[in-house]
Amino acid sequence: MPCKGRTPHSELPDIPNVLTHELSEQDHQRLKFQRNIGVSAHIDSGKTTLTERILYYTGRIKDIHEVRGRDAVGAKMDSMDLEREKGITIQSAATFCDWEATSAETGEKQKFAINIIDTPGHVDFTIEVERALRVLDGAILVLCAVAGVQSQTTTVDRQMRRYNVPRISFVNKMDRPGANPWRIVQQIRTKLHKPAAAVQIPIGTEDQFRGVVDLVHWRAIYNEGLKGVDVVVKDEIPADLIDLAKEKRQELIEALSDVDDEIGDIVLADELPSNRQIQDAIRRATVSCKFSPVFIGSAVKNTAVQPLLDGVCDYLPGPNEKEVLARDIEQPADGPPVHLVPAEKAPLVGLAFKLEESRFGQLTYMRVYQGTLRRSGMIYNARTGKKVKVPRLVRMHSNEMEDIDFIGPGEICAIFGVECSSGDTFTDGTTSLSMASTSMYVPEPVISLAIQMKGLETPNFSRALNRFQREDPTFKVHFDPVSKETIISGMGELHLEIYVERMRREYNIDCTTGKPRVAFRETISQEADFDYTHKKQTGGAGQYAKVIGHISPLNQPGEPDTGKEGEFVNQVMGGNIPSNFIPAVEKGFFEALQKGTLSGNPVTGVRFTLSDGQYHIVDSSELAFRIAGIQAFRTAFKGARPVILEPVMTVEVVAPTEFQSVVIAGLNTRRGTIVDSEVRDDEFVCTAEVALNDMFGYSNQLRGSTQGKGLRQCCDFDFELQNHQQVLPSLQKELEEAYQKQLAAQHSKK
Ligand SMILES: Nc1nc2c(ncn2[C@@H]2O[C@H](COP(=O)(O)OP(=O)(O)OP(=O)(O)O)[C@@H](O)[C@H]2O)c(=O)[nH]1
Repeated sequence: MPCKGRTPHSELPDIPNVLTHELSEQDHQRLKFQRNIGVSAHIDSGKTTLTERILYYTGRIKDIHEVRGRDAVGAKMDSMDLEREKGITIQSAATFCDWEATSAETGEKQKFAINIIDTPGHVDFTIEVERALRVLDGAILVLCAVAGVQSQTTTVDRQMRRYNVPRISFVNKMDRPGANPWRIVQQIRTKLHKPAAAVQIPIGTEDQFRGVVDLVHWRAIYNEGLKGVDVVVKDEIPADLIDLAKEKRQELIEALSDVDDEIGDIVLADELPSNRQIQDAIRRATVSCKFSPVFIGSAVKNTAVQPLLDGVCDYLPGPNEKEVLARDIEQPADGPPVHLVPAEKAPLVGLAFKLEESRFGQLTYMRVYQGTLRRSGMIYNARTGKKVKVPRLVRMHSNEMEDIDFIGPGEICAIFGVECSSGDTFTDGTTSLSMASTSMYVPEPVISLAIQMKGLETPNFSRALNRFQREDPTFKVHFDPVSKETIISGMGELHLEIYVERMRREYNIDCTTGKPRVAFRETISQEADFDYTHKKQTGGAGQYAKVIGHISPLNQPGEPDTGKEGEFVNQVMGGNIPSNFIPAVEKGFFEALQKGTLSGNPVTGVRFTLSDGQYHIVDSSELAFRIAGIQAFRTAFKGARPVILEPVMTVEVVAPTEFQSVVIAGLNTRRGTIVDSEVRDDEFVCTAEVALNDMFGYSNQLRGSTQGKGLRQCCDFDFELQNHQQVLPSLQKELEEAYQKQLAAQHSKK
């Protein structure tokens, strides 16, 4: 039996308490029965449908409404009109509920408090997933029992790894023809590289699916009654499933023995672990992110959702089991991190992770990591040092709110009327801790378009754009002085389309938009020196600044672009440039990055090393050094073999097998590189890498080449950003010429 990679029991997350506060017995009791979880997955896997069932079974909502259901009410968590109309989740929504988990051994019930965040699946709204996962302790990764691991599942998997979020997997849509949980378990292992094993097997298939066999506690669980409310547990397993259940329980034990010492030792001794030992091992391995137990069910058919909820309580960690780090801002930046302790009596530390504009002012979602947040209490913003009063404190239930007086550590809440930015840390002023260093990953926009208000511009136009920018860090607005246009940029056409539509609905502003354009970037491919003197003598005080150094690529040759804007390194010795002028050079460098000289697009991936320079006692100023920084960069840029980069997407097309050759031919004409293809039953899945610039109009082409059948019924495709790659020389030439023409036109107008 392989022993590699096991988690010894003793190595499970051990949270050193470097603060003077310790968890009290009361804290332990509260945290043991609390869960903060996210529901994440590829688009259309059934996250919202599943959350609707969870809310219904926990008594949080009185009835079930379907996404795109006939009653036209829509699911609770899709509260925006646009979400209900389009049947997609756009914003993540938070809610909470209580679940009485039943102990499989004693039958005793224990109440758990669960905070849930339902996140969008569409790649255009990926920032919502990013923010949610950052503050959650665990997650349910939903997969479709037919489609399995899809492109966005891989993205969510990466996001979960980035924030060390333990997850249980839920293979949904077991009622669908062609549902195959074993293929999905295998895909979790091979495509997501996550050790996993099923903890259940299905009872009945497709439309006969009516329950599951619990492999851990060796029992059968059925859903009966209206909307599956009655959970019927039987010790007897259907006779025709006993062999399969034995095989899959053995598979579970073997998978656990690879990641858990205790089970590994039992297996090595040729013994069989008890149900309790298996359950404990699943918990240890899941909490330490070494394993994912796989549950199965059908949200829409109300089957096996309650056992999944028991699984959330049994296997996902409480707030005290996940390591959360902060930094003491009064200590040097490279000082040791501080472990936060979710003790009620510890100094308050909370993180503002999401902002929303509401009728009552800014609504700030906050995760309280330690201490207690109180209504009317004073809180300090660790970034700005500002002290504010909490005028209103609420718990969110989708778009509804419940006023509360205080909230303890490990909880999620929202506060009103407190101006701040996303990612700000709040304390009670008795501690200098900040969570800013654990900042969130924000992907760069890949698409942009010009936007103009129909008729005369009103203040609402910029008000709306400002608000969207504050709420969503992946949505950016800038004014292009060359074309004199307002440009909005984002993660995809749908992302921008939604904002244009929201301007119309929420601000009564009709806009015309230009053609979507790819957000190209520029970078350099070799090092180049600079020795630049900015000198101006026009009567009165002159301007003098000399800077010497070099620029170099941030990414190694052949490495994909990391999207990091730039890095400034100061190596000036002996005061050749006084230290108060250095930030001005840095400012100039970052300003120059905003607009490359090849095509006018932003420059990324450049390190600017300032090694020497000169100043003049009278004529040097911050302005002179800023201009020198800009010009030094621009001159060196020309000699550093600059290139234009374009976003390359991973495209996944699902289509009936009869269209395999036309789909592949279509991708080839768009210069796509096929990286994977798989045939399952009567459909095939093809994964390719294609430049985003070559993807415009693809949905129409796909629809056309598949004989006019609707995309949804027939073929489907999805794409997400893979990386940025150098454009073909012909395209680079075209973009450079277009930019020169634009500059010349602007010049002649002057
Ligand atoms: N057959 C079947 N369909 C389901 C099941 N669960 C959800 N669906 C359907 O799948 C579609 C998508 O469901 P949603 O709950 O909106 O999926 P989602 O993952 O929240 O979607 P986004 O948030 O837009 O990514 C809807 O038409 C659901 O009715 C299921 O268990 N079986």
